[in-house]
Amino acid sequence: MSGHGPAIPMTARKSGPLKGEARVPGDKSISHRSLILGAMAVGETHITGLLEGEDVLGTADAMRAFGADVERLGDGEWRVNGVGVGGFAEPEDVIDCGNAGTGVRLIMGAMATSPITATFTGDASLRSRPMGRVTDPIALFGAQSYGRDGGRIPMTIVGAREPVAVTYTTPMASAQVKSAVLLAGLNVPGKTVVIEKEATRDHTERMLAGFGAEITVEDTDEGHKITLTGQPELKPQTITVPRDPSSAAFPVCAALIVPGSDVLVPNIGLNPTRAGLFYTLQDIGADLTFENERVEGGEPVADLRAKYSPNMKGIEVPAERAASMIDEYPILSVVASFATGKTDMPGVHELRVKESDRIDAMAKGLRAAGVTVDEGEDWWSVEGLGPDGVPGGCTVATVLDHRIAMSFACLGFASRKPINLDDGGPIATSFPVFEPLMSGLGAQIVRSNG
Ligand SMILES: O=C(O)C1=C[C@@H](OP(=O)(O)O)[C@@H](O)[C@H](O)C1
Ligand SMILES: C=C(OP(=O)(O)O)C(=O)O
Repeated sequence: MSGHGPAIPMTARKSGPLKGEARVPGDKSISHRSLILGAMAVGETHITGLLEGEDVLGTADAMRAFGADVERLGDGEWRVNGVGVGGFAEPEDVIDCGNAGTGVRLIMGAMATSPITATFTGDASLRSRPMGRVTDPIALFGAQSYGRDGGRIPMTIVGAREPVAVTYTTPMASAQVKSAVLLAGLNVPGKTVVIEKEATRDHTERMLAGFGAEITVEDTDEGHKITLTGQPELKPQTITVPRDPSSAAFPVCAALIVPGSDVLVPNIGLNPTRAGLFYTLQDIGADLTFENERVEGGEPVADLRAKYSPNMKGIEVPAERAASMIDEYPILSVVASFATGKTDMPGVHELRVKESDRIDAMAKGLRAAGVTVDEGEDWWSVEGLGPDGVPGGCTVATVLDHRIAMSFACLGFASRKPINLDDGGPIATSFPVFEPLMSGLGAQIVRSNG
């Protein structure tokens, strides 16, 4: 798993026009949930388009450890024979979730109301991330947790023997926390309620409804209120995982900053809880259009066309948009470096607790590449240098963070001098075909240690 093997240094160089079609892999959030909900259904769930990145493969292994029968049938095609809600077996060994915050947090929630004990670990990045945001609410159901100082993994969760239904208001905008509580609520008699002040990605709610759970969502004065009726029998599903908008962000943004580019990224879900980056790019003057807009599986979908955009202007990104583009700020900061004027990004405290402190990681690398970045605890800003203004010519630390690695690779495709990544290995957690896909469009990225 990422972070366990030797580093893979890479170099990204100024590239010719990027042209062609970028077929990005399946959505990471939906892939994790397909495996977990498939494991909690009774019967066989069939999945196509599953993201076969390290994060999701870790979740597949974890579901096997909890007793589900999970089999890869072919490229992105998987079968899960579930054990039913309440049917999880106690894993025989430690569950290693690698680099995946989504994996560990959702699985902790899913097992917290079963009478079993499980111990979770992960790579150095995941071991540094806060788990109190999940262990606090699952304690209300009656689960106990024993972890390292600061609520870090390795951590053992002792599932509640007689779980009680819970009403919980999430203290931070987090779909992982919301999802952990809902998954815990599945094996509890009565109604579990989650209230979130800001709407976050809603894949768990949509998929629970698809699997046959009784779940309602209302907008109230307190916020977005989700009510789940416990102990349903989840019905197995046939799932086609849509392509990941967070992965689409990389070829889209690279095309905007590399002269002469014209790239089509087909079949991208534009669920409003995920699409904030694309609207922000349009606001800063990017030549980004939605072609062939349609509805598939109840979700808005379009083909994205991104063309070189030399006239982008810095803006203030609305803070209320943060949840809908939380993973896209690193690549947005790269695009902002090629705009004219300052881009302000307020309301982004959560960026400090991702695979890395993403404000710190991007600020360090952008400054090394010649870009002025200012930052506070929950905001940052980038002074754009205009279309050909970024010097580059530095080595950046990717700090076990795939989004940092891919963002700096894209910077290297457009900066005057190359960008070296100390380790491109983390890219495989979410976008294992990033190098061939970007090279196929004309980007210059090579592994620099032969
Ligand atoms: O629920 C999910 O699938 C995710 C939620 C987000 O995390 P938070 O819930 O911590 O915001 C996001 O950053 C992550 O990549 C995937
Ligand atoms: C934050 C991310 O993932 P996770 O929390 O699942 O590690 C991400 O993919 O950008």
